Amino acid sequence: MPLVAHTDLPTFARLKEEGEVILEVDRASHQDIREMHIGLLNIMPDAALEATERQFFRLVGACNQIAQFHVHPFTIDGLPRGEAAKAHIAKYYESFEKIKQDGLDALIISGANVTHPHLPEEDFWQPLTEVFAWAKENVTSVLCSCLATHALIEYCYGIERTRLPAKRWGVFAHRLVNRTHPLVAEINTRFDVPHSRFNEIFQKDMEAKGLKVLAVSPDAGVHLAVSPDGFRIVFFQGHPEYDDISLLKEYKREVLRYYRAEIDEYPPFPVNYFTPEAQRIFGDYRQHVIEARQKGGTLDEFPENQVLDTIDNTWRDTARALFDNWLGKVYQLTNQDRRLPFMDGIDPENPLGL
Ligand SMILES: CC(C)(COP(=O)(O)OP(=O)(O)OC[C@H]1O[C@@H](n2cnc3c(N)ncnc32)[C@H](O)[C@@H]1OP(=O)(O)O)[C@@H](O)C(=O)NCCC(=O)NCCSC(=O)CCC(=O)O
Ligand SMILES: N[C@@H](CCO)C(=O)O
Repeated sequence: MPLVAHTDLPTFARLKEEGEVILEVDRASHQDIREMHIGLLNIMPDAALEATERQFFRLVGACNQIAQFHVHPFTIDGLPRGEAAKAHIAKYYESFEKIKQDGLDALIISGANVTHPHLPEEDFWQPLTEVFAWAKENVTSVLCSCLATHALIEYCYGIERTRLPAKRWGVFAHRLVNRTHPLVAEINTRFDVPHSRFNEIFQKDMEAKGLKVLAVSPDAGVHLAVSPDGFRIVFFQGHPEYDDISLLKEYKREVLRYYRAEIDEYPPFPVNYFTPEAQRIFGDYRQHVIEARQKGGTLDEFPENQVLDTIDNTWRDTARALFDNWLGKVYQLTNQDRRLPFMDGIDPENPLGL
């Protein structure tokens, strides 16, 4: 929530020069105070569906304790769904029709699991592009996670993602390459983000299309970028929403796939994630899994409970601060009528006036 310059204290002017949001008394007294409406387009697979809800709800809820947030989950056709997930969606999710009718101030689009080499071949591509097309015109800002970032960049700018030689998997250090953009105001200049992907869109390709890159890892590439207008689309290539245990669950899935002979290579550890103690436990378990696979023996339970207390979360504070900046800016720009993206006087081509 912004400071109000209710006196002539020089600190207000100094902070404003540094990029802090400072409302003049007149603007503050005319600001419309209402709840915010944020859509969550959840396209994660069934096993991660509710965990993904919790992750994004938590980030939104934790970022600011004063504003009130209504989060509206919805999904699209074209994703394989089992009966339980279908029932959950039917009972608790809204339809895209209703979302369009009521309007949103902001939209989050989750990552997804894909099966085809090119995204437009996915069954969910067409419905996803319908959401993109609507949101681009009607929502103040759209925040995309991982696969959604790749899909929207391909859809809007024609850049196809590149398959990486090995999966980018782990917790990676990033630095801000732009320290003045309001989205990264007051956040750490060096911070961690988990990544989990086989594909990448590279910094030079983004910049060639006018996207503004804000945070990059030397080992994992771009994490954060925004559309050429500076704000209307926010691209995450990593997963700052991930729980402490999300990479652990993915590691477990891969280990069990190895045991069932669905993959040939024993999965590597996610980078920078397991402590030496956890690596020792999973190193021992690896021996056991390899033997059990060779001899057809039964498998001891995956020792996840032994490592839970050793996993550190080194990314959440920064993720929360960034969400706070994002939603704060959305609130300052959005129209009183939530079906309209901007207040009068805001330039859609440069909403932040950068
Ligand atoms: C790895 C699994 C399969 C694990 O799920 P399982 O049901 O097998 O887990 P489990 O060990 O049986 O444990 C179940 C408990 O863990 C919780 N749980 C499950 N997955 C979780 C997660 N990712 N994070 C946090 N909690 C999680 C469940 O809610 C449940 O909790 P309760 O019992 O308390 O309810 C799932 O998380 C998953 O599908 N993750 C991958 C998602 C994915 O595909 N991401 C792609 C994004 S990457 C991208 O966008 C594209 C990248 C690219 O294409 O390059
Ligand atoms: N953008 C509006 C709030 C949403 O109605 C304002 O700052 O007054």
